[in-house]
Amino acid sequence: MENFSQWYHNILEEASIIDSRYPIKGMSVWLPKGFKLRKHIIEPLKKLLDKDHEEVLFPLLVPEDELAKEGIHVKGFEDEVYWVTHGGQKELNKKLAIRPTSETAMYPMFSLWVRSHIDLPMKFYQVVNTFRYETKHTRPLIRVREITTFKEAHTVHTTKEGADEQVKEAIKIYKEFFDTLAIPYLLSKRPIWDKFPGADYTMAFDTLMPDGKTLQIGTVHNLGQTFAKTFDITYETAESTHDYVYQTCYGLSDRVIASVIGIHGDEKGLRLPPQIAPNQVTIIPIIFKKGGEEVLNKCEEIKSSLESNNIRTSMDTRDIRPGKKFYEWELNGSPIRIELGPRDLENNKAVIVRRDNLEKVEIDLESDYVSKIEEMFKEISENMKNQVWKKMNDSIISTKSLDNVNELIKDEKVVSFTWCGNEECGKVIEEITEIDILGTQSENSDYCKDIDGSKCIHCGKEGKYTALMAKTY
Ligand SMILES: Nc1ncnc2c1ncn2[C@@H]1O[C@H](COS(=O)(=O)NC(=O)[C@@H](N)CS)[C@@H](O)[C@H]1O
Repeated sequence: MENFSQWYHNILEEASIIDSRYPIKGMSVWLPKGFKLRKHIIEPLKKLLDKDHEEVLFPLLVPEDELAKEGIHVKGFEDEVYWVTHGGQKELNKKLAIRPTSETAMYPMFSLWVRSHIDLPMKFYQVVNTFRYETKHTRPLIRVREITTFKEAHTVHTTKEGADEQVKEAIKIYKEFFDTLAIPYLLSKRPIWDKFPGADYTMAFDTLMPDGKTLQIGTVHNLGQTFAKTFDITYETAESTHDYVYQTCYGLSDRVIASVIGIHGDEKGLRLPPQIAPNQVTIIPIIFKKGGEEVLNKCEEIKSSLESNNIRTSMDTRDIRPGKKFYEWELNGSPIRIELGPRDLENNKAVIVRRDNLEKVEIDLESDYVSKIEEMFKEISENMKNQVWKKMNDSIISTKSLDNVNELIKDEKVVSFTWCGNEECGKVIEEITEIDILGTQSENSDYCKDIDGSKCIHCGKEGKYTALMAKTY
């Protein structure tokens, strides 16, 4: 674990999550185990969105003139867009962009769909692959050129307040989703120079990876009326006048999968929160020559009673020694393993081992062990969440002097400081420290220090915000 990057690459291979040998840089193959994990992570996300969003599916390709319509937006993406220039042998008379994100695919259609205030608010999302020609160091699931699991939501409102309210809604959805994954997060308002191209402002979720670097795992953008004016998305108001709509969009990607693997994993392999574990219970029969039949029957019985309670269960009946089965169970990270041998059978007991803390407990097979296991899932989830939140909170150190920043960053800390919020000042802080400002904390954030009377860490002017800075992916 001392070299996180090496550990991370090893676990993706050892646990058969993805195969990065695909012959295009920044693109990998989802292997069966990884694909199942991805499926069980996407599921709760879609459930949250389906409460009041409609799922859609837009084309992959965007006409060049649509992509270019929003000046700031296209400026932000012009170095990252892949282009389609031919259809077969024929050169296309109009280049087609492969979507880096779908604003310019969706908003010309929104302009056709939005007619009256009665149509609003509209809330759509899609889970698609998007493509970005990343020139920085690519890293599987973290910085890829094909973002295979790009969830993008796009909403349309009649008023600024509607869009502001939706930003709060999206933040709530993301918090609930990250809690399901038991990953810790910091929420910051990105500095103005780091917001989404074309957005009024960007709220960003960052998590802390074991190497002390933060990873942006989700962003919520308030787009104001910029794209509405560019793509002429107007609606007839109740007073029969016409006005431009207000919009938001919010996205997350494969990075949330990288976070579950990276933050919860240990030197034995994956450690998965029960709610998203493809395999929640692994039954390992301890078979000797004598009594093998009864043990297997009992294990089958346990398996079917768990499965009839919607607990995803597997049984390892391979004819290999138990130690190898335990090793594989640890590597695959399923939250609970149940061992059952002839002696356990005689006492009508089984041994349960938790993957999160490797604790062993005996259960009485006469008892209601299904409820006990469901109870354990909650304990495991709470334990994993508390562990990683404590680790992150202990890593956030405040300082009043820029001289301490590099020391703290070397010590894998996130630095909290008072900032005046002025752009030039902020950019000088990033230049001096060569560390990114993640952004400012809202007043009600747990990380917001009482700043009345304190001074900006760099320019000495009146401190307006608590800001965070960290080494980032
Ligand atoms: N190259 C990449 N590899 C993996 N994830 C990425 C990559 N680029 C961006 N992301 C993730 O995708 C999220 C959304 O991307 S974004 O540019 O911030 N926002 C959008 O594209 C908006 N259209 C919201 S959907 C980011 O917060 C980040 O977590």
